[in-house]
Amino acid sequence: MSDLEQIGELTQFFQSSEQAHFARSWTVDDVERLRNPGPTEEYPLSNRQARKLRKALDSNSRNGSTSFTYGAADPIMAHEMGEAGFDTLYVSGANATLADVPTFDCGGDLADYTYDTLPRKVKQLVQNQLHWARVDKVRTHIGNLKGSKKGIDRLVPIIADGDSGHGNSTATMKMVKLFLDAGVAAIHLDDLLSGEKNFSAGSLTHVVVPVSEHIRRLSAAKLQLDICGSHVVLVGRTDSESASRITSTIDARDRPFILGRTNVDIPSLNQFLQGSKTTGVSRLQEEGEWELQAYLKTLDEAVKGSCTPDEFKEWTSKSVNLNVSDALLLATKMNMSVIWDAEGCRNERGWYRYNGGIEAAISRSIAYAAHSDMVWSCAPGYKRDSVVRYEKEVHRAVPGKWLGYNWSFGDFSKDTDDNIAKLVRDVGSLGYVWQFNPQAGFYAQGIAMHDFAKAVYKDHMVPYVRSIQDGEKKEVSVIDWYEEAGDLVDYMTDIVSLNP
Ligand SMILES: C[C@](O)(C(=O)O)[C@H](CC(=O)O)C(=O)O
Ligand SMILES: [Mg+2]
Repeated sequence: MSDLEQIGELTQFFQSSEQAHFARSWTVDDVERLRNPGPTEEYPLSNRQARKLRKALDSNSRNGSTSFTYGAADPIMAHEMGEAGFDTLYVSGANATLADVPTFDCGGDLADYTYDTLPRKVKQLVQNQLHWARVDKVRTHIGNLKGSKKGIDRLVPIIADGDSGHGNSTATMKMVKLFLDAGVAAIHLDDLLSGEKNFSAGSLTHVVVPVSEHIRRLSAAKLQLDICGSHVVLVGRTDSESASRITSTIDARDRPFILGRTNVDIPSLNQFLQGSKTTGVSRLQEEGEWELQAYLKTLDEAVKGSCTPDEFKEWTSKSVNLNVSDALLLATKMNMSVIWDAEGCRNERGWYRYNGGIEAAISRSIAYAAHSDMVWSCAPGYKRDSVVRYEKEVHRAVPGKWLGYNWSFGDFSKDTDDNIAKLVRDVGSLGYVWQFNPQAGFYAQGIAMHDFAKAVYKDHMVPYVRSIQDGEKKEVSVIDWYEEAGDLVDYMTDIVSLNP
């Protein structure tokens, strides 16, 4: 295809209903220039999966339905989920890093692994899906496919964890290419500071980057998708609901959530912490003690408290698009004497104090909407009020935007089964098209292995024999894998052995 033909096609692609909402800072000519000479680097399998996913999410959006899934940590889990009827699979960074990283060093979910970790996992699962799709074809041909296995779509679309893009724009672009090569259908990128994901002291240590920085990440991913002519679904995730730190105050959109101290008669936080030997939760307590005396406020609250209502009105209208330092300077120029200091709230790593919560998540998700197909605020726990609010506000600003929801951190142990069963349907009916529980399968696998390991240790072959009998009754795939995969292998070796 000639360059001009490619550009013609790209223009159509950019203007299609699926793509037109993206705010691109590049043109079709830019993309054409960045493409390989000769054939475009395309990933047909990933595109096919992405289109399938788009169809499912679009149908959910129209019908008020939802796709629920959980993290598929290995090929057997993914296979069983496909047989059970799931229409999406999640591939979780947390699952992968706890059990399977290319550098062999497993650990907690710190997103400190190499950027090929999740693409490799996706590739493993997709290759397994393809394998079983071929087995089914051959078994259908030779009449061996069981009734219960007929009509199963082995290629369930995969939504994968891209964390914070693993570094700069080009690292994100390289990671996206690996995902495409693996056959992914969707990728999520979060607005945490790369390399600083931290669970050691709870959610209070979450550090976000400015809105503009995350938009840059999403744009890097989108540019790579355009270069590859990709339909992959880009999910703009925010962790601002549980963040308490931000790397920079540069973006005016972050102004409502940046806190400064209004008491400057105490040492700055950095001075206060100097020489401190506390870590983790104790460090947070120490910071909390300082905050009790610092009288933290947003700049707008501080200005409001130091001028007349008319002055505040004037300042508010003149400072609409100003970040905290420009807006503070404006207040000084307007002869207001505002005492507000964000610098003094920086901790020893230099991060500013951020007032995370559902308001921040809503505002960020709206900002990310023009740069993603779906937005998702990573919920630190289920709160129905927040779920309702988020949907209402995001959809008021961006009607019909696909919304995601995670069921990761809640405790529902005291709820009745009926109530628990209603949760996902309820959130679906509120307008969330995709929901997932990253850890459910991983935990279930661990619990099953816990029981099995103890039983086999004690009774040797008995639990094995009984569990196989039970599995056979239920036609659990893995028990027949030798035989089923054997049909594929036999078919191949038989045809090469025939006399031509
Ligand atoms: C969803 C998530 O990105 C994951 O990797 O599964 C994690 C979940 C977790 O660490 O429990 C996250 O929420 O960051
Ligand atoms: Mg993750």
